[in-house]
Amino acid sequence: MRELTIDLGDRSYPIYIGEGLLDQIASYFDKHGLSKKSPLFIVSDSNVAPRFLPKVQQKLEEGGYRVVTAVVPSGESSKSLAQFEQLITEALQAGLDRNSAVIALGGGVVGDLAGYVAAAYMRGIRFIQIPTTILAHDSSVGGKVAVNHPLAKNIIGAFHQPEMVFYDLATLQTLPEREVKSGLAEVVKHGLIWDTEFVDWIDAHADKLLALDAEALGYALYKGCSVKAAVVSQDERENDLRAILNLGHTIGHALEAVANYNELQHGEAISIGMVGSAILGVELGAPQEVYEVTKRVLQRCGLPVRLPEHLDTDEIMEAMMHDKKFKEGHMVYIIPTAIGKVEINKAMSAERVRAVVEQLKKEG
Ligand SMILES: NC(=O)c1ccc[n+]([C@@H]2O[C@H](COP(=O)([O-])OP(=O)(O)OC[C@H]3O[C@@H](n4cnc5c(N)ncnc54)[C@H](O)[C@@H]3O)[C@@H](O)[C@H]2O)c1
Ligand SMILES: O=C(O)C(=O)C[C@@H](O)[C@H](O)[C@H](O)COP(=O)(O)O
Ligand SMILES: [Zn+2]
Repeated sequence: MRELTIDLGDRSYPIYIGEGLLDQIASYFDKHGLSKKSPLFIVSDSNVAPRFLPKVQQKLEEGGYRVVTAVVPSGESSKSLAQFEQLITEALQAGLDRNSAVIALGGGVVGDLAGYVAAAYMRGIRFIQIPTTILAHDSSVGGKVAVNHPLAKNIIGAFHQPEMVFYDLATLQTLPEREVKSGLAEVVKHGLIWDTEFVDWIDAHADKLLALDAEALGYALYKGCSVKAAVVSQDERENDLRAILNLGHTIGHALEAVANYNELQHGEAISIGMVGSAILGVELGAPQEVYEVTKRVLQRCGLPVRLPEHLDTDEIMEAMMHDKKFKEGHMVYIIPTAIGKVEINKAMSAERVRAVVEQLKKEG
């Protein structure tokens, strides 16, 4: 078992990463002082619930906890205000009180949605993350919780830190291949922004990661979470440094929105976005290898690098204007300057970005 801490003063919390952790979930909840009198509200989705919810519920009930559950349809469309309201209704009907906790059992969709319910219900109750996707090594850590608006991704949300991230690697063995690849995009991102050796390691171990080799996966997720922990511990509310975790996201989020949140998985969209950032980086003076290595590692992980041609460039540019980093009329981009290093560029011209969007439609 590996353990990491997100260092946020009195809101610090651990990330536990290990095989078979779900068997011991009740003892971890005991250690964290969860209430046995107030109901725990486990939120999961329609793919994850049949696989893991009965076990989690049984282990917690055997440990003396009161459990109520809610299952949302799988997929990004569940990150909506309508689904948020439905969960608040279910929480009220189940009698959740201020000593209750919301438990997210699933990938980033469930984590972001359930987290926003935890942030808003009675102005904020306890929250625990049980990630079940590779991608969720990113989404379960750091406290960004949100739902989408048709015009913009993650635009209705809050910062609400979990009290614990409980990552049982055994759950990853049932992930569909497309989700394995999508999740690796955020692993690659953590290397590209912070750690050149980690990028080399991913390059050399992509096959093992794609094959869900337990040792390789455990190491990659630990490293990815370590980068995220280091960044979030320094800048919890994205006043500055934390923006680097958005590498590839300005373009990526716009693609997700323009594709109606149903064509591209988050990791696929940001993979294309990271290639776009690498092109911008090279144009601004970074070595050519920034583009070559970025593209090669993403392709080794089975990720797309070409922007689907039918997505309209004007709509993509319009969607980018809703990015949370767009302030006082300026586009802000996270731009690689070398492998493992990025800078926050506050003077990016929209024309340059438009040209890169067009270029991404021809990548291959
Ligand atoms: N809050 C953050 O900091 C943060 C960071 C990164 C991404 N995100 C968000 O996370 C979301 C993407 O997360 P995701 O890729 O985990 O998507 P997801 O939650 O939709 O999961 C992907 C798919 O895998 C299924 N699934 C999940 N676990 C499974 C398992 N163990 N076995 C079989 N199937 C399983 C799900 O039902 C879903 O169909 C996006 O909404 C993105 O914006 C948030
Ligand atoms: O934690 C962060 O900070 C990130 O930017 C992580 C991203 O991978 C993630 O997709 C996040 O949800 C994006 O946040 P947003 O503020 O750009 O919506
Ligand atoms: Zn992301």
